[in-house]
Amino acid sequence: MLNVTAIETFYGPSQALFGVDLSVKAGEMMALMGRNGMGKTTTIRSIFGLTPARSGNITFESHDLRRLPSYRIAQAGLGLVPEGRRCFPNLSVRENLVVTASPGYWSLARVEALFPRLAERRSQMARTLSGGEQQMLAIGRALMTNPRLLVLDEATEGLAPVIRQEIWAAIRELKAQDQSTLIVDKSLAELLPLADRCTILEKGRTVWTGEPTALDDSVRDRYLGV
Ligand SMILES: Nc1ncnc2c1ncn2[C@@H]1O[C@H](COP(=O)(O)OP(=O)(O)OP(=O)(O)O)[C@@H](O)[C@H]1O
Repeated sequence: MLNVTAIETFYGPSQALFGVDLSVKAGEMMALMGRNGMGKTTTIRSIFGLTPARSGNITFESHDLRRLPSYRIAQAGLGLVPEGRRCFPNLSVRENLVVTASPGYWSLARVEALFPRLAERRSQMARTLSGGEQQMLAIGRALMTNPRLLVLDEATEGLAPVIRQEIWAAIRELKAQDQSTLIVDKSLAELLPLADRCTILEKGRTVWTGEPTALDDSVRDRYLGV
């Protein structure tokens, strides 16, 4: 579904990615891992054309994403929940959900069933939600576009444990629905049991790809330990 090959990405003169390879198959939950600053967010920004890759290939189904502007990448069927959740603060919860909606499995009713807190707060302005509720809203909004591939960047970071558990329950539900997902998250204890495959980045390069069961202690210590 998504194929990223040998991408190199720069911020001005400073090179952040030196050869990232990554793929996501239809129906798969793919974990993108690595310590802080290894290039996970930059890889996602490159896929969405926000920080375009300078070389390499990025294809999604039949689309050559490197040739498309960001809004066309969304139209091609990719949905992004960026780090640091972005909602429209002065729209209500329900308005936030419907404003970019496209028809498909994820209807308002299904998203509200996935996140009952959003249903309870549907008329509230988004800016009055807690951080965790705003994160749920950001995920709900992305789902309402019915993306064929959903990309979650640190969706549970910095949230209270009870909220994190609700978000992980929703992510498990996405997996049960065979939603194709690319996910970056530091909570490996939650992520690894759900992931079909993992790719690990080290200093802007892909250094390991495989099934979580093949992730032995030496790989963990080398690439994921602090
Ligand atoms: N806007 C920017 N300008 C310059 N360099 C940047 C910028 N954003 C990230 N970098 C650099 O690019 C490299 C990769 O950062 P990136 O944010 O992609 O890593 P990450 O794996 O997502 O880390 P984290 O887990 O901390 O979010 C780092 O060396 C970082 O300092």
